[in-house]
Amino acid sequence: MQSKDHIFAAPIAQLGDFCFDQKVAEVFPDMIKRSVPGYSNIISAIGMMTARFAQPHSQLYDLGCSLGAATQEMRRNLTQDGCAIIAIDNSSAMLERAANHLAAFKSDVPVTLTEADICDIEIENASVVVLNFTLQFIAPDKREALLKKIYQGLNPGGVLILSEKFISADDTVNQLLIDLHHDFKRANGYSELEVSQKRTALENVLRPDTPEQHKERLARVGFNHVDMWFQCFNFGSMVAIKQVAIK
Ligand SMILES: C[S@@+](CC[C@H](N)C(=O)[O-])C[C@H]1O[C@@H](n2cnc3c(N)ncnc32)[C@H](O)[C@@H]1O
Ligand SMILES: O=C(O)C(=O)C[C@]1(C(=O)O)C=C[C@@H](O)C=C1
Repeated sequence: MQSKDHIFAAPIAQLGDFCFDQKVAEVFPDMIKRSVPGYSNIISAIGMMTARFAQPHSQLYDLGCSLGAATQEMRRNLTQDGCAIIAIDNSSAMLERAANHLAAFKSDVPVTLTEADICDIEIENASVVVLNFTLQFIAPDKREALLKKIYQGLNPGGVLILSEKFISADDTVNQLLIDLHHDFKRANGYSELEVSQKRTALENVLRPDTPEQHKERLARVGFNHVDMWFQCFNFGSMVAIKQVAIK
């Protein structure tokens, strides 16, 4: 049975910053499904892109893997020989649960779960890299170096799938997308108090960029094929492909 997210349901006197602790890990599948429009479509598409982009004898990375939802979908869609998945998160509570979650499925694809800061790890021989709602939690001044490292670690023909919460450069549209997202959360059973307390708790830790900032940064680190493949309100997912070497 999946636990329901009531974390922000009662008034919290001293609202601290949102973090991925035991309490959040326990309710995470319910929280993310009810909070992120399009989440399950994005997970399915990560599987579909894995089927297309995974290269034999390469590594696939799930950076900020939480409970391993994207890892499992990648694993399920892998048909290429000799691949391994490296799933990384810096929350021990998430990783403990990810191990249990992934153990429930049968698969021959090796998965390594590692507790680390994704800014400190090495990326090499990669064909698919997933940042599914993780970059937004990385300090803004560290984002470009992380993306550069991903670009350099990808093999030619490799792909980065980058899903994020966005802000819009147009103030009116920005407010509309935020309002629509809050409508989405209310429609999924969150109260006014839950929406507003979570918003405050996320303020200092989830710092969204505009789609334009993402595209420019991805181009700066070297990606030559970049675009948004999905967007619903202020949430979306981009694809960035490292050009295939000309033979
Ligand atoms: C919104 S969740 C990601 C959801 C997940 N990718 C999925 O598809 O279900 C963000 C995750 O990033 C992790 N995280 C945040 N900063 C990190 C960092 N510097 N290094 C590793 N993991 C990080 C958090 O612990 C959290 O589990
Ligand atoms: O609930 C929100 O407002 C969110 O921004 C959703 C969001 C995210 O985008 O990562 C924030 C934290 C939780 O990890 C799950 C989802």
